[in-house]
Amino acid sequence: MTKVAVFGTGSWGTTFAMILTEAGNEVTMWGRRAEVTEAIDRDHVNPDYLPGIPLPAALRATTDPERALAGADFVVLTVPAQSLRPNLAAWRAHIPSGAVLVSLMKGIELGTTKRMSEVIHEVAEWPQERVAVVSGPNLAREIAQRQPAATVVACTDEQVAARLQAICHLPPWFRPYTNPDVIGVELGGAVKNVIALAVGVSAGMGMGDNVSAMLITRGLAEISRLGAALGADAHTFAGLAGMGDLVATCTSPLSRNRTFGENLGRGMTLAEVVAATKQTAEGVKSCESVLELARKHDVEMPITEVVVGVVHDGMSPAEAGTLLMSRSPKPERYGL
Ligand SMILES: NC(=O)c1ccc[n+]([C@@H]2O[C@H](COP(=O)([O-])OP(=O)(O)OC[C@H]3O[C@@H](n4cnc5c(N)ncnc54)[C@H](O)[C@@H]3O)[C@@H](O)[C@H]2O)c1
Ligand SMILES: O=P(O)(O)OC[C@H](O)CO
Repeated sequence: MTKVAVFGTGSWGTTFAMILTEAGNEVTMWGRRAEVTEAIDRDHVNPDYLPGIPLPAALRATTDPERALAGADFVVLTVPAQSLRPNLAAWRAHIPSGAVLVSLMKGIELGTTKRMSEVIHEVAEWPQERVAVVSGPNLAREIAQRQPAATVVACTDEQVAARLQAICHLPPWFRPYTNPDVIGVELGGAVKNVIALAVGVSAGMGMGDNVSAMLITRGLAEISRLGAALGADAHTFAGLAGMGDLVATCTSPLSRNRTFGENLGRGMTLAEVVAATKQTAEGVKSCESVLELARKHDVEMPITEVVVGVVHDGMSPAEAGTLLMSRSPKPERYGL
């Protein structure tokens, strides 16, 4: 039986651990707080992140990283992106040398502008061919309620991607596709959060579907331009980890990023929105690292720029809208 360690007992970590367990793997979760790991292990619930969802009885959870990692074939990492580096540094000594490290995280590291797979490669000193990424339109709560979903499993080693695909394939509930384009799959997941903040702000201001469609479509153009500069495959952005995740996140009331933006658009202050947000909205921090990455590569990302302005630099949502709409007119395929 394949052994999997899942690090992070938040909504996506717990949901993915459910899928892996029901697909027949031996799964142990690691979490920081004993009350959460005990509830998962003993009562088969995660009241903090997935209230009301029964978890499989075979799913184990512990606060001891060494115990979670013992004999693991796959190590799934799903803590907030900005906390990965120090956490992984503390865990790496106990990771079995043949394991595949898997990122479920959708963020870009502040300061370094690194993608999560790059942070894993660097901190764990792990070969790229055994670092994989899972990303797609995967709103955790819908999947935990057993609605069907598809995702993308990316790894430069296609055999490793196929092994990971096999252990998380759970018909008729969860359908993973493989893709060797790790850069594109990660960028799609991280940057869509920034665009979802923008769509949320516009919805909070009372704007309608034309504005959402404009931001989603021009957001995809921004993601594609950044991807081209970083060596991603353009086809990835037309797939589940690109367009798919962008649409799901920008349109769903379940999205923490869209909801965060909506609250800002309604006129709440940043401090009020942060206080009202109980789960990780990665775009709030990653908008700054995405913009820094774009500037390093001389890529124009006007929506990302105004999101940084509104979230971090005191720009009003109305000013942001005016700035975007007053840019010089261009052909639609400009810069693509
Ligand atoms: N929730 C979703 O629908 C979803 C879907 C796909 C991908 N993701 C991505 O998965 C990642 C995790 O998201 P989530 O939704 O599970 O988040 P969450 O907010 O639901 O849970 C985060 C987990 O990390 C823990 N945590 C917080 N700070 C930590 C720290 N400093 N060190 C260690 N642990 C810490 C929390 O206790 C919690 O267990 C994010 O990058 C997110 O973008 C989420
Ligand atoms: O709730 P969000 O905004 O973090 O989005 C969740 C997932 O990434 C959707 O695929």
